[in-house]
Amino acid sequence: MREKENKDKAGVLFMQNKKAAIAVVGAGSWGTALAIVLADNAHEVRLWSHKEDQVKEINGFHTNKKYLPEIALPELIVAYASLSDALAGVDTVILAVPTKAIREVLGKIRAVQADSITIAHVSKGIEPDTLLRITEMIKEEMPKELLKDIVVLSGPSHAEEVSLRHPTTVTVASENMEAAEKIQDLFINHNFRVYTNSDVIGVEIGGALKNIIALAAGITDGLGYGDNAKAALMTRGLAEIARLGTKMGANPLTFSGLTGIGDLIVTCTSVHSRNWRAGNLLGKGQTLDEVLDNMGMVVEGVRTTKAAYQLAKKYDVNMPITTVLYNVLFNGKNAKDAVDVLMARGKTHEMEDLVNVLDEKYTEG
Ligand SMILES: NC(=O)C1=CN([C@@H]2O[C@H](COP(=O)(O)OP(=O)(O)OC[C@H]3O[C@@H](n4cnc5c(N)ncnc54)[C@H](OP(=O)(O)O)[C@@H]3O)[C@@H](O)[C@H]2O)C=CC1
Ligand SMILES: O=C(CO)COP(=O)(O)O
Repeated sequence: MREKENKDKAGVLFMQNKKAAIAVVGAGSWGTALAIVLADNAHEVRLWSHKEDQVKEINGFHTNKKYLPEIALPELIVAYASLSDALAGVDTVILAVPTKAIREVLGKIRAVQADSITIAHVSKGIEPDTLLRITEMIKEEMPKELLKDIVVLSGPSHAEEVSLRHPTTVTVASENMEAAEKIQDLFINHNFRVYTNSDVIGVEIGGALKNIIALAAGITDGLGYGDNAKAALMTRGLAEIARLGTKMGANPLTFSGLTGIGDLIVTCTSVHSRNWRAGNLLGKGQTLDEVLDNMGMVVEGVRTTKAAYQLAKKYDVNMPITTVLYNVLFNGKNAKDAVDVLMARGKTHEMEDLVNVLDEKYTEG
């Protein structure tokens, strides 16, 4: 039993955390919602934004209207326009920008950072072409002497609900369990329950690839196909995520956890999901450019579909949903025809492909 655990009045276990200064880099929906959790835990939260107007709004009015319109931000959140000021003396950085911006932002951190830091990233994507997970991108971009540990925080957690303090559960994973526990301690509270896991690959793959399935679920909803189709997509989607993830080295059990099925459920069924909403508009007939132009927030699943399509080829894994979605997004395939393609595939056994992947994994020496 870890020493810091204590029982509060309600008898719920929670952590008597040491209060810390923490930099949250990226002031979109997720960075801001996580800043609220940290401020609720009485940490000093420095929220960095690359937009001066947003910094003025957060510090002057304690709002971030573009991303969390209805929310009053705690005064413990202070916004910074200067990254070096935000990072001065901090030990932990929460990296909360879209996958596409990770390398650029890490370059900026590298340029001003003097001491070694733990980076906890909260993004859900895979880099197309390099096919790297975010942890791997961080390792490439940050010199060893500036990096203590890398942690990933993931799970079923829409910013809109976290910022309202609705009950939410997430998982933190790291190659170093002490680092994962450190991040668990910073975030955990009565509204935000944090689990640990050592399977970084499984957590990152589940979090990234569920966005592909959410886009597809949005499309079938947009086409008016209803619940049977969505349940099929979620179940068979998880099967293809687990096949690929296991081949990449993940623990297959991770896909039955919060960062696998948990996040798949929330993203495929919630009106808050940008990926589901984007798919829904595609299903209703908008073009990808129209959808992305109107969204105003990142839709990670689009780039991740490209990356997963490439990964499926690299690892020789059958990923039919990813493949038809790739053809809809990037090859102009009609969404309804894409569903027909999925339904008209040759007959298969439900579990055989995954069983074969597991056999391969566990008989490998
Ligand atoms: N929203 C959610 O509920 C959740 C999101 N996530 C993940 O978190 C990550 C971030 O998503 P989220 O916060 O929702 O995205 P948003 O689109 O809401 O916000 C992205 C933020 O990053 C900023 N940004 C974009 N590019 C750069 C750049 N090059 N340099 C500096 N800042 C930049 C944006 O600035 P600007 O305003 O100028 O565009 C904005 O503040 C994604 O990977 C997402 O999948 C994970 C769990 C939940
Ligand atoms: O990852 C998320 C919820 O867990 C957010 O999903 P969207 O990016 O689709 O909104």
